[in-house]
Amino acid sequence: MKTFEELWVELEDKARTRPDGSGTVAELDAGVHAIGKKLVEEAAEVWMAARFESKEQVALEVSQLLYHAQVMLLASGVTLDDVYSHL
Ligand SMILES: N=c1c2ncn([C@@H]3O[C@H](COP(=O)(O)OP(=O)(O)OP(=O)(O)O)[C@@H](O)[C@H]3O)c2ncn1[C@@H]1O[C@H](COP(=O)(O)O)[C@@H](O)[C@H]1O
Repeated sequence: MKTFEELWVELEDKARTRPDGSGTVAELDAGVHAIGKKLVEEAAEVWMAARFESKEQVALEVSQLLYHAQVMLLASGVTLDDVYSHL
């Protein structure tokens, strides 16, 4: 179990250290166009899970949406504080 902020710290570290086998590094290297496609895909999966599937599936799909949103922030040079300033 990890929090949103703990995931952010982990992903920032992956982006900086670029360990072999990291899906995050691969996604960052694919660029914002590819990351955007994943983000939209996960958003649609959240929608379908909420419409037709279980609470557990909604939670899973939202976790993936949040992950890809964090990767997009990293790829865009935007921090969590930048986002929080708008909440
Ligand atoms: N939380 C996530 C996470 N959520 C989603 N994903 C990626 O996004 C993919 C899910 O999207 P897909 O739709 O392609 O997958 P799918 O098999 O179709 O699954 P569904 O969406 O249909 O359920 C996963 O296969 C992962 O590649 C994630 N990849 C990594 N993390 C965490 O990020 C951290 C760093 O990971 P690495 O960079 O890979 O070391 C670790 O703590 C990981 O647990």
